[in-house]
Amino acid sequence: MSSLEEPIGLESLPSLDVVGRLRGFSSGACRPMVGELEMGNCLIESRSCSSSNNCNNVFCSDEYTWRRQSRCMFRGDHVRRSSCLGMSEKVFESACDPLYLQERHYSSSCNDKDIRDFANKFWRGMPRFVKIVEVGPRDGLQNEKGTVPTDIKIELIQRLAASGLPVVEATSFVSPKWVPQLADGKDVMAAIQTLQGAHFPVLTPNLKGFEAAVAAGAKEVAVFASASESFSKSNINCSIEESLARYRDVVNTAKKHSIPVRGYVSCVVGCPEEGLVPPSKVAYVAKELYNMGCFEISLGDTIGVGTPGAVIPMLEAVMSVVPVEKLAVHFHDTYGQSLPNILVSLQMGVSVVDSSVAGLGGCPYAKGASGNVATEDVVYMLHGLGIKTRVDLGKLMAVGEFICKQLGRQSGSKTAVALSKLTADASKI
Ligand SMILES: CC(C)(COP(=O)([O-])OP(=O)([O-])OC[C@H]1O[C@@H](n2cnc3c(N)ncnc32)[C@H](O)[C@@H]1OP(=O)([O-])[O-])[C@@H](O)C(=O)NCCC(=O)NCCSC(=O)C[C@@](C)(O)CC(=O)[O-]
Repeated sequence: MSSLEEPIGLESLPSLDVVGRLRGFSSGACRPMVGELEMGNCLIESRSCSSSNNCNNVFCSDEYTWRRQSRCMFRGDHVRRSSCLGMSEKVFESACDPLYLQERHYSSSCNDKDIRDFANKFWRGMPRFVKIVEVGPRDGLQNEKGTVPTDIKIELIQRLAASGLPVVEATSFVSPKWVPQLADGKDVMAAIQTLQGAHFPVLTPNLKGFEAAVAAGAKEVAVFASASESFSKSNINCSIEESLARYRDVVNTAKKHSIPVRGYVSCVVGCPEEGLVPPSKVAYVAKELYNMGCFEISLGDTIGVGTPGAVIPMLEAVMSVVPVEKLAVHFHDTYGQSLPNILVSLQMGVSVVDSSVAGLGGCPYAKGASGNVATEDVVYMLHGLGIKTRVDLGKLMAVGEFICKQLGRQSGSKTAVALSKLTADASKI
């Protein structure tokens, strides 16, 4: 890759089977009309479908209208407006409920087999539950210019867990000279020892970090390797092979303490120094981490340059050596590609997604990397797909507001911005 301004897409990567399959899936298929899908609590007012097979280019978007009615629980507001989206009136009762597909099966009154096949192909492989791994307190705060006070970090973690997130990565036990923002890991861990309802893993780059983490009360840790040699050097000051040797020591010691170890692979699509990273290199590092005993492998697009065109072959390469149920995806949103990347990952069977409240984040050693995909946006999309997460979006948004206020910055979540505006407008009514 000569320039990161060029989107990394299919052309830059070897053609793999799955690419062809997914291309075939979208090109020949007949696009479903929204009005033809069962839409949970959306009432389809009128619909018109040509039941012919040639609706590829005819989305008929202006041929249907639909109306939605639901309850607004968000911040206790009870807002009633009537509407037809795209028309004159709107009904929003629950600002936090995305429009969602309640049932996965395709129910069409227009009896079009192509349309049914399309919908079934879309859902095939999609999980019903996605585990969200919240990385804001670690990946988010490690990149802040100033150091966030310890009590704010603790409150952030408590509130994230209270929003229903099953995993909240709490901090890291790395060199404070390298990442001073998280030098208070020990105090953070001491304060969350009694918190229930979520796992609180921490990042450890070596045995020294692992021992410090365990002494501080960590019950789960994560190691982090890179698929790019240059990034490995700049992030953890060693080669990929040296890092894998260190992590073998960590994993072997962790086994003796019955501590589960998660493995990260960073730069799974592109590296700030090397450019394009081949899927085979990602697969190699993922396999090594998995074989040494990591219970889950998180694939990180550290600088957020990946498009679905690059993510699909990368995932296919990794899935050929690590079972898909052991994989997680971790996207930074530099080019706004995280949600489509997550969507294709789900379609390929991945059911663990990393994200960061309010889109906080970035890596201090990856120039140009922006924050992680915002957890609010991920939850909104997943709930819209009818995929369960256990997360209360209203509570999560309040956490995002809390941390953004502390940091004096705007939320990086489009969902949070849109929904806060909606409730602010509603309160004026
Ligand atoms: C790996 C090291 C420690 C090597 O750092 P080094 O300087 O090469 O290591 P060293 O072994 O020569 O030690 C230097 C000093 O650090 C100390 N030290 C050594 N280890 C530790 C430790 N664990 N905790 C505390 N202190 C430690 C050690 O004791 C010594 O202290 P001194 O004698 O100078 O006083 C350093 O490079 C480091 O801490 N790097 C971490 C950088 C980091 O946290 N980067 C961000 C992670 S985000 C990421 O990787 C991507 C991810 C996971 O988010 C996924 C994605 O987004 O794609």
